[in-house]
Amino acid sequence: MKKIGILTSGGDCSGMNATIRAAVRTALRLNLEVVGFRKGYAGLMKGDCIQLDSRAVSNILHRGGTFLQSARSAEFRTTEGQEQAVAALRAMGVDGLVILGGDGSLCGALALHRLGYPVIGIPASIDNDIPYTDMALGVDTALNNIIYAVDCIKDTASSHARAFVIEVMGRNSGYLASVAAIATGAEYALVPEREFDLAEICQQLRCRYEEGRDNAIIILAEGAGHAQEVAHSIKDAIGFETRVTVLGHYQRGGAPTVFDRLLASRFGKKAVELLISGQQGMMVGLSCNAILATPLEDVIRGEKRPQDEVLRLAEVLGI
Ligand SMILES: Nc1ncnc2c1ncn2[C@@H]1O[C@H](COP(=O)(O)OP(=O)(O)OP(=O)(O)O)[C@@H](O)[C@H]1O
Ligand SMILES: O=P(O)(O)OC[C@H]1O[C@](O)(CO)[C@@H](O)[C@@H]1O
Ligand SMILES: [Mg+2]
Repeated sequence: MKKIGILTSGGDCSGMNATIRAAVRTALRLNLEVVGFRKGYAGLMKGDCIQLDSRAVSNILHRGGTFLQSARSAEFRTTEGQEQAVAALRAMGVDGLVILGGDGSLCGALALHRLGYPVIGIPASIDNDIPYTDMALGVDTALNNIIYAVDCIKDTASSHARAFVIEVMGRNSGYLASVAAIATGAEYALVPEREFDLAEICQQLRCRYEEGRDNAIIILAEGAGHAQEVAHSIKDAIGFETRVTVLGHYQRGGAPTVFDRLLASRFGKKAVELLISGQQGMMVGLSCNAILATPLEDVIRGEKRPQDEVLRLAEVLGI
């Protein structure tokens, strides 16, 4: 293997730049040439790439987002799109590819592997919905962003005796909402993995109001409903004045935490080592603090462990 490529796909997350840097540095040490494809699979299909030398990846480790940019590409979901991508890679003499992204992007990586092209996937998505890794890249930074915002909101909520419904991202996963609720001492985490009864929640909030408590924080996972609708259905029953905050894309950006910087560095190094050792069609993952490799076939077939332990912890803590 002489020349490898790297790309970032799906929703961006903090730590992608640090991963690119680690992968490039590892590859350069092994005397490999590296190119970076712009805008995920969209750029890959067009062969839109830049040379990545040591200079190209300097001063990016601490930056959120991805300097290669990311995209979602409907065209790449088709066999024609995937074959076009492999043809572009072969024409450019790129011998293998490191792909950073979420569950969807890893399906794309598996598609390339099935076409006989060498790939290694890196789980990178704030949703933390990818099996065979305890944490995906970017999750820790997103959680830190969320808890900073929730702490701020709690200050103003307390000053006005208000209830806040705070909507967080996560697509179909309630991981961000559950962990954020535990870490901020919120009253409720409403998540898709657990049924909830709004009438019962209203009753409990009413009691809380009558006890003279000065705030209530409800963290809603986007996969469990819309904050405006939840607020609308509780506002007249709970005593507290009700407000809504949708944290949105704020959650995805910002300087990566030390956890994500280290994870990025470990993932980037391991991905390149796997690629050159001929272990293709694998995803790197974090398991009990070790970096392991799992076949993409298993990752895509697998289901993310239901977050039982986190949900039980929330329950025991009265969330
Ligand atoms: N089943 C699939 N087969 C081939 N390619 C896919 C498949 N699913 C997704 N992709 C490709 O990966 C891209 C990104 O996927 P998706 O939008 O699901 O985001 P993701 O990688 O899961 O990241 P995140 O969920 O963090 O935003 C898609 O736009 C598409 O190009
Ligand atoms: O950036 P977009 O395309 O609006 O996508 C938002 C989605 O991406 C994620 O941030 C990451 O998958 C989800 O949590 C969210 O539903
Ligand atoms: Mg996804």
